[in-house]
Formats: sequence, C-alpha cells, structure tokens
Amino acid sequence: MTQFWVIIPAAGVGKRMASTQPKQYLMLNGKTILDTTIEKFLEHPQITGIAVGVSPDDEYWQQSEWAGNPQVVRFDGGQERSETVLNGLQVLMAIGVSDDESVLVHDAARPLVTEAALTRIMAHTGDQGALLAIPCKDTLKLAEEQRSTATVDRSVIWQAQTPQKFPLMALYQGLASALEEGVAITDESSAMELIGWQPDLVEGESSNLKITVPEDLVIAQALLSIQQTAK
Ligand SMILES: Nc1ccn([C@@H]2O[C@H](COP(=O)(O)OP(=O)(O)OP(=O)(O)O)[C@@H](O)[C@H]2O)c(=O)n1
Ligand SMILES: C[C@](O)(CO)[C@H](O)COP(=O)(O)O
Repeated sequence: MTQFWVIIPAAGVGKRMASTQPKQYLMLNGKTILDTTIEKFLEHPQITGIAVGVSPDDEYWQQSEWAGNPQVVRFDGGQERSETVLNGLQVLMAIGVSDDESVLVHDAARPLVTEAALTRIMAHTGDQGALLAIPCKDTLKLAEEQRSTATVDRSVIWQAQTPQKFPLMALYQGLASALEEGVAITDESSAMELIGWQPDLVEGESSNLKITVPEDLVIAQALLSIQQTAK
C-alpha cells in the first residue's frame, strides 16, 4: 500500500470561534481538536509521518500528547494557511520526500474525518490531484446585503473538504505562484486550478465538518461520540 506524509495546518487563531484560545486547542470529548485530528492519521496504516504547522509563538503545542511522537514533526506556520502549508512542504523536502510523491494536507479543524474517507483519497489515482468534497444538497442563494438576489445551480457546486492530495513539488510551485501573484486562496486545489490543474473530487462525508464557529463544536462533540461508540 502507498504510504503518505500529511501536513496538518494548525497555526490559525480561530477568529470566528471567538474563544480565549486557538480553536484547535479546544477540548472535544476529552482531547483537544488537534490531538483528535493527529490521532486519526496516526491510526491509519498508510501514514508515514505527520508534519504539524503551529504558530511560532504557540504556547499549547508542548502539552499535546503527540508532541514527542516519532512520527510527528512540528514546524512554524505562517500568517496565512497557504504559507503554513508552504512551510510544511519545505519541511518534507528537507526530510527527503521526493518531488513527485503525493502528500496530503488536512485541516487541524477537521477532527471527524474517517479512516474510510482517508483510505478513499489515498487510493485515488489520477494525475490532477484530488480532494475530498461533498455535492451541495441545499438550494444556494446569491446575496446582496443579506437579501437573496438569485439562485445558483447547485448541480455544479461541491463543498471542498480536506485532505487534499497533490505531488509535493507541483503543490509547492502552485502555492508559491499564488502567493507571488498575491492571489488570496483558501485551499490547495484553488492554487492548483490557477495553474491549470483540474483536481478530482473524491466522495467526502457531511460529518467531516470544519470546526469554525461555536455551534460546530456542539455538532462535532455529538458526531465524535457516535464515531467512538461505533469503534
Ligand atoms: N495562518 C494559518 C491560518 C489557518 N491555519 C489552519 O488552517 C485550518 C483551516 O483554517 P480555518 O478554519 O480558517 O482556521 P482559522 O484561520 O484559525 O479560523 P479563522 O479564519 O476563524 O481565524 C485550521 O486548522 C487552521 O489552524 C494555519 O495553519 N495557518
Ligand atoms: C481547506 C478548506 O477546509 C476547504 O474547505 C477551507 O478552504 C479552509 O478555509 P479557511 O478559511 O482556512 O477555514
């Protein structure tokens, strides 16, 4: 089975969560969100190593139960998520991961990803990279000042999740190019689209939510309890 490195960007401040500490360090059923996410990858047989990007002035990482794990490498994140991922790619290059080796990038804030979904994205073959995503199920509105002005054709809309998977050097070049051109990007696939890639959308799961605002934490706690009971 193909083995993978995963980069976990965990250097955000969690503005939208509006909590006293970065949201990745909030507790979720007895563990931090970040430790729960890291554990999902440590448990997967196809993961070689995990590079975790935290803020240079992060005061919480040393309390992580995985801070001393030999499979886990800490590195300094950047001001933007894309910079954190770029730093992580440089760490993998320094470790000796080859240019054409596919690597995964997964948000620390998505602790509910399942082993089955991870296996799906790892098993995906194709030369355009891939990301977990779910087709839009709701009716979508265009808005102006919180008033609906039009309805969007949802049949062509998918919600991007993570992990996202690309060859190491191609991803580095795509992200560096977007950064150099000052293009604001919020995920790896958007940077790759800018250089002509058309990544495959691999079936994700609605439960693989990104914990962003306070109500997401309540939902995540319930979903994680279900996952843990099913184990
Ligand atoms: N400079 C940054 C910004 C974000 N992230 C990470 O990228 C993931 C997804 O980003 P998001 O949900 O937006 O997290 P925050 O940026 O912390 O949230 P907010 O936008 O509300 O501040 C998170 O795991 C976050 O820690 C990162 O590694 N480096
Ligand atoms: C990468 C991502 O989770 C895909 O949906 C999303 O783009 C992260 O965006 P954020 O603004 O950094 O939360």
